[in-house]
Amino acid sequence: MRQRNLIILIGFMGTGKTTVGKALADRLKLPLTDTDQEIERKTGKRISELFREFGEEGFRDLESQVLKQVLDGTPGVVTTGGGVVLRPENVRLMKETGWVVALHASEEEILRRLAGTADRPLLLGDVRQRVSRLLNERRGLYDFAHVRVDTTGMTVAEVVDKICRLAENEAFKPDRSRPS
Ligand SMILES: Nc1ncnc2c1ncn2[C@@H]1O[C@H](COP(=O)(O)OP(=O)(O)OP(=O)(O)O)[C@@H](O)[C@H]1O
Ligand SMILES: O=C(O)C1=C[C@@H](O)[C@@H](O)[C@H](O)C1
Ligand SMILES: [Mg+2]
Repeated sequence: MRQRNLIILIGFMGTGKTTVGKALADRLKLPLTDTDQEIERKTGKRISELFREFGEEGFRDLESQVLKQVLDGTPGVVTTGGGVVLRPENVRLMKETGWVVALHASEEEILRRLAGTADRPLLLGDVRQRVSRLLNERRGLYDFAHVRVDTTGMTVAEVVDKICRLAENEAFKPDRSRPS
């Protein structure tokens, strides 16, 4: 059953899921879990090490396992890795369990935000080329979300305000996860 006070943030790398999620959880006084951080905590390894050791598919297996454990219906804010939408089983689970918010940003803004940040193994090499290719490959994969927020040109606080306003509105809508 879908929980309105379980907020799941999805989006491409650099759209601000981890940063916004933390500020949102602070504002709403809800517990926060970031799936990337949870994977690192559980394995004791950095994301880049996991990619090196087990390959992308091995990392995706861990990500799906952790997502299932985290989405147990407990209220909170859950922030995900940018590639969590690649597996249909994850998409189904997120849609059924929580209120899913997709963060977006323009390609240029993503590149600005990701400049100099470490531990994103899929962006090794020519970052501009990698981002452009991945954005193309993932086009439409974030569209299953209940709401979409374009964060381009917005501060973290403005994004949090916007999500809170959308959440208030959401509380008055019928639960779309239940058959009518
Ligand atoms: N609205 C914003 N305005 C300006 N900078 C931002 C904003 N949101 C995030 N940032 C900055 O962009 C960088 C990437 O943000 P963050 O790590 O939260 O992205 P993410 O969506 O969690 O990425 P990933 O999928 O790789 O985990 C950070 O340095 C963060 O401070
Ligand atoms: O978009 C992606 O595929 C990824 C995003 C990050 O959050 C990490 O989960 C990892 O670097 C892979
Ligand atoms: Mg993150």
